[in-house]
Amino acid sequence: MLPDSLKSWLIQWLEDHREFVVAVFCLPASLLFTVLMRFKAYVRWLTSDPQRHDSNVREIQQRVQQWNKLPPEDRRLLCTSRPNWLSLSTTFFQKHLHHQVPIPLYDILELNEADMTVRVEPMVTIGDITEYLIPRGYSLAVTIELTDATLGGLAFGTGMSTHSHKAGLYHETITSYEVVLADGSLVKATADNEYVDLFKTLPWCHGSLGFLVAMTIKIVKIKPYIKIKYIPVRGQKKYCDMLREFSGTYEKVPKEFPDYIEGTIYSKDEAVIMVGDYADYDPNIPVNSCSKWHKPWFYKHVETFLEKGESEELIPLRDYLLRHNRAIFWVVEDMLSFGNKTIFRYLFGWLLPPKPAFLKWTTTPGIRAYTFTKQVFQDIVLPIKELERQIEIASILFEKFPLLVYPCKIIDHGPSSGQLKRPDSKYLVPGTNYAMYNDLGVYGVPGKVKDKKPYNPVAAMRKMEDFTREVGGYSFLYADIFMTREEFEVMFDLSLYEEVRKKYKADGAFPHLYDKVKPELDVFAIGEENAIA
Ligand SMILES: Cc1cc2nc3c(=O)[nH]c(=O)nc-3n(C[C@H](O)[C@H](O)[C@H](O)COP(=O)(O)OP(=O)(O)OC[C@H]3O[C@@H](n4cnc5c(N)ncnc54)[C@H](O)[C@@H]3O)c2cc1C
Ligand SMILES: NC(=O)C1=CN([C@@H]2O[C@H](COP(=O)(O)OP(=O)(O)OC[C@H]3O[C@@H](n4cnc5c(N)ncnc54)[C@H](OP(=O)(O)O)[C@@H]3O)[C@@H](O)[C@H]2O)C=CC1
Ligand SMILES: CC(C)=CCC[C@@H](C)[C@H]1CC[C@H]2C3=C(CC[C@]12C)[C@@]1(C)CC[C@H](O)C[C@@H]1CC3
Repeated sequence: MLPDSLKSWLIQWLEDHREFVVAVFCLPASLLFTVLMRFKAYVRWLTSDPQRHDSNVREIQQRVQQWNKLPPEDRRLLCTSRPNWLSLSTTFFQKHLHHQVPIPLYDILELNEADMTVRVEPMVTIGDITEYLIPRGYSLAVTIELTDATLGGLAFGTGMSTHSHKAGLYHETITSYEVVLADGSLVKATADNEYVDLFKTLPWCHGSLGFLVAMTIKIVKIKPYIKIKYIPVRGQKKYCDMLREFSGTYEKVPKEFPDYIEGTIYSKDEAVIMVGDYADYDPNIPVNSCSKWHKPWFYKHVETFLEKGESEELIPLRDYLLRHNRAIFWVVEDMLSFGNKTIFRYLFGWLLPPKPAFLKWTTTPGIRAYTFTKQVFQDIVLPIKELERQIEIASILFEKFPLLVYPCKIIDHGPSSGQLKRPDSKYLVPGTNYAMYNDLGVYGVPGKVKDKKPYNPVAAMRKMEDFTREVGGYSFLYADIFMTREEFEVMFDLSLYEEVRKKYKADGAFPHLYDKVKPELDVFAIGEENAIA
């Protein structure tokens, strides 16, 4: 055992030399972990047994039934036993204070080509499903860019991609959820069966209503390439208008509108808009396998079109879908300053990305406080008609570019239809039941922190959240939130959710949504300590 003084010196040293930890530990450990996971997946495939799903689910049911038999004082609230460091959230939910149930469900259960759906277990990852579907000529309608995200985590959190202006949020593509409830019963919730209330409230529930054991998701037919057009635009109004036009903000999305849309904003006045369509090989257009280890990070490649001018490329579909994986959008830039250097890419690029899991695993309290107070990781869903205001406010508060913009359709499912509030009628696309929103992604170290100027993270984030509530938007809940419970209940509609928690006895069995997603840190205490502005 190390003496305390040596231990704290070591922790301080590791915190001060984070780049060393990332390069020397996180990268090789990520590779080793990937190899191990592949090996495990291979063994699972070799020993695959159609009965396994049912027996694993029965085991989960039994564990919940046994929990019900415990004396009330021993019944700690339920959560999955997936270690928090494996989860793609910036918060550290305190699992050790809960009763953890293993969910060893990693299989793709059935591809139904007639219904254009795939039935999967919740721990299947984006990496697994793209590897399985693409060679068969399909893809999920909404494929998130990070290979490590799980299909279950995305269903109970949320997901969005550059196809979301057509498909909506990820949960809009789920047709059924199979869930083990607080009493240990197994139910299947669909949009038109007796469990429709559950069906509406499971998205964005973060595991606060039951354990997900399988789900059915819509798939789409694909072609081998995405023909992508990079359009550099100067002038804020111009690029905002263009994003609105292409996404169908003013009229119902016609079929000929692009299948994929993305905007990367490099400064208040400069953006590159990317529009993409499924395509076959065309010898006249250059092919860019942008996800190969030695290729420049995608957002850096995109930035070059500000100088080069409008251009077209063919990107193989899987490379396109996972284009932001290697640099985790632009998150890795702040961690490995040399990560995009040509020599590093050619020699060690295959080690990227560092798995968010290992970044979390090596997070000491000092690093967590640092991440919380001197960095920003936020995705916020806001009406695209307010795009200029979004950019204005985010750039004043965070001085952090690039900003990510993904247009996304938010469907009005009527009153009390789940945690997402109905879009305001002024944002609805005429003649439809949906409004065009967009994800605004802000990632990295705010400009003021870089310039060592006063920066109050809590004040900044709370201003962003005020604006989000004012326009009827929603914060992604994988990220740290800075809201009180009352403010949270203004941003989200919990009316049906609270009824469902009572009806299915989740109250007293699973933590409440707010408790599940609020930061484990005392937001306001940490904020005050760092409040220099
Ligand atoms: C090597 C490296 C690894 C990183 N890993 C992570 C990560 O795993 N998770 C994450 O959220 N962000 C991570 N970051 C992002 C990091 O927090 C900021 O990008 C950046 O270092 C702060 O920028 P600065 O130039 O303003 O501060 P600097 O002047 O670089 O740092 C100011 C002080 O903070 C210390 N410091 C710097 N980064 C950290 C850190 N991450 N934790 C504790 N102390 C730190 C420095 O040693 C220095 O004493 C990492 C950054 C670097 C450089
Ligand atoms: N482009 C995008 O849209 C992206 C979105 N994300 C975000 O990342 C998260 C997904 O990351 P991932 O690591 O896969 O998921 P997580 O492990 O973070 O799970 C997310 C939530 O879902 C719950 N959950 C997951 N599986 C089950 C299950 N089988 N039964 C009950 N509850 C479950 C978890 O509860 P518990 O704590 O009990 O495990 C947790 O609260 C989402 O929040 C998503 O919004 C991330 C990347 C990209
Ligand atoms: C494009 C959309 C809609 C979402 C992208 C979300 C990602 C940028 C985040 C999802 C999970 C986040 C985590 C981190 C950075 C931002 C995400 C990848 C960290 C790697 C930041 C550093 C911390 O130490 C660990 C975090 C894990 C989760």
